[in-house]
Amino acid sequence: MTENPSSSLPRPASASPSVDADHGARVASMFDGIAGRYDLMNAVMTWGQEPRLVRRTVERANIPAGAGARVLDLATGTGDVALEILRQHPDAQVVGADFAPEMMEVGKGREGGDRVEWVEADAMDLPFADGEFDSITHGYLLRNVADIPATLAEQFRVLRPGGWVAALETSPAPENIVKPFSSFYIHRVMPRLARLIADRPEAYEYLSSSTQAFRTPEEVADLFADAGFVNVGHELFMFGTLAVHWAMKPVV
Ligand SMILES: C[S@@+](CC[C@H](N)C(=O)[O-])C[C@H]1O[C@@H](n2cnc3c(N)ncnc32)[C@H](O)[C@@H]1O
Repeated sequence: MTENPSSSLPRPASASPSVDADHGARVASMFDGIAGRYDLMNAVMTWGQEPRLVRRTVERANIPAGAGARVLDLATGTGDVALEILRQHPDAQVVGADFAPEMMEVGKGREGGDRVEWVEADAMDLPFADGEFDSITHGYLLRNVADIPATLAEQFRVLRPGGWVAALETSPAPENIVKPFSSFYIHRVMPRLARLIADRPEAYEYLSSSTQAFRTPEEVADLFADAGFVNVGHELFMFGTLAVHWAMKPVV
């Protein structure tokens, strides 16, 4: 789920292709290093809410009914979202793409993993044709990339006109009555849980600082709109600390 390596890995803000590549290599290596524990960490850190969030993300991708819809799940990791797509749309052709091969190895071993086409790829430079996909999903991708506009531009390119993208992301805790509790959980409880469960807890510790630093849902919506998408919207979960975003590529 939820991490942005920016506290341990300075966010390059797309300084140059080589800086982006270095950032990407370190993110991929970090996820490969925690692949075996990732699913447990994810379940704990979302208080068991992950299945509901993933279900909602897939629903918001407006995957066409019937046989043969081609769907791309980016940052697929261990395949949570890709496998949920198959649960909701058993006839879909699902491509799961990620640049951390060890994460996908775990996914391949999960029930249904043999029905996903796993592709090692960088979300900022996709090896797919223009308009190839009917829908795109991603979970916790944007907070990890060096260049969000470049990432969204690639999604716009490989999506067919009229196709939808849906994304699950963390959100800075809103200023409301639950903020002290959510802040306490993020800053105090999560790093301790990480230390207990993960053998590389530093991979999760940056969550506490980065969650506050990541874009607000409104900023993410603006980024989708700037990339050319329309019908942009979002829905908040878990006291506003997680968001499902959606957007459509216009039919011109
Ligand atoms: C937090 S995991 C999310 C996995 C899965 N989507 C989920 O919801 O459980 C983030 C994933 O994004 C992948 N990732 C981050 N930046 C990426 C990029 N530029 N290209 C491809 N994958 C990327 C990481 O390798 C990691 O597997």
